[in-house]
Amino acid sequence: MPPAIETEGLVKEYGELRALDELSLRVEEGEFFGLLGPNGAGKTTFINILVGLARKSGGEARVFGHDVVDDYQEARDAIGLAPQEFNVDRFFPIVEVLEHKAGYHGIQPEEATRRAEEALKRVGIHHKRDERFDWLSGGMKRRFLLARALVTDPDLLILDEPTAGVDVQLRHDIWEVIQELNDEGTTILLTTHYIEEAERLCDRVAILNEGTKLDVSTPEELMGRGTDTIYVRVREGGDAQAAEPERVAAAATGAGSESVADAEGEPVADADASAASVPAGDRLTAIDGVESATVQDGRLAVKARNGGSTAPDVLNALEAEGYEIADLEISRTSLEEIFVEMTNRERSDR
Ligand SMILES: Nc1ncnc2c1ncn2[C@@H]1O[C@H](COP(=O)(O)OP(=O)(O)OP(=O)(O)O)[C@@H](O)[C@H]1O
Repeated sequence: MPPAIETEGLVKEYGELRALDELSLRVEEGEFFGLLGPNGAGKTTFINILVGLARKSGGEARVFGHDVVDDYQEARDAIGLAPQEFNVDRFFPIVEVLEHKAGYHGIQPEEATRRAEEALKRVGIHHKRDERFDWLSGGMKRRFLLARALVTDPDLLILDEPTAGVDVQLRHDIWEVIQELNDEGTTILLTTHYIEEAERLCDRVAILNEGTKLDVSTPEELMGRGTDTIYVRVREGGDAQAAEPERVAAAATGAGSESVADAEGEPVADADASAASVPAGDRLTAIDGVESATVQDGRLAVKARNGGSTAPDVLNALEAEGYEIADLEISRTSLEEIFVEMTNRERSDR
């Protein structure tokens, strides 16, 4: 079986602008693949070429072995697309919009009706089958776009930011539906700006920037590149009250809050105050993966790669020095931060 998507040296130019610059990418059948990158990286352009909405300027693109230009219909019939924009026929009840879509892809009327009903059920808006698209709420519109992508029972489902601007409940519902489809064997290409989405769903992700591929990795590898911050509020052992900022500082240094304020945000190793100004500072910075430990707004802030797996070591180090943990919060690195780090590195490598 050929790969679900295979591009070689794919180029798209809009006048002077190179939206895709020799992009080579391979997505295997059955994969859940993420396409990540900052605004304008070329993600939508890439999708548009696969589905025939944009014409490539150079290179090759195939879907399950079908050339997207020479074998357009075969390639297109294999794909279900839920686009970012709402480009839906507004004059018919949504069930009919789905029937038309199936018919356009060569599915017979009876089967088209069955699939339309099933797709609406799958995304949870079957009760709205006789309403028009414009009458649906924003969340239902997103659900409908997914139903429309599913009505042809595609082998490759392409989702362009399917959860942009939707509430938490709907995001989880959409995740559940697409995860199920992938479990049933549908290959999925997803673009997203949400790191939890990539992390939760994708087997592999490609990072695009300015039309070129910076990297392909697992979401875990990707997350390992950014720096998380573990915030801990501690109290001294046996003390029932949560420590005030001053008390956290005073407990460790014998100094007032000002010296801590001076060191705020500075890595321990560089700060005048030294590791001693931070609760269990020396122990914390000795932990594998910890980059710095400071006091910020009365909380201990530990910067670490893979905050989730480092946090237990941080808590152990604090407890070993007699601190009790009042609360813990892990602020994950964002995709934006990872993009910035990767693109900066790319520039300095040039
Ligand atoms: N029809 C067009 N005409 C001219 N330029 C275009 C056209 N479509 C896209 N571009 C440009 O191509 C580049 C890539 O755009 P594209 O929409 O593919 O990015 P994207 O990664 O999908 O971004 P976003 O995350 O914002 O959706 C951008 O610089 C964009 O302005």
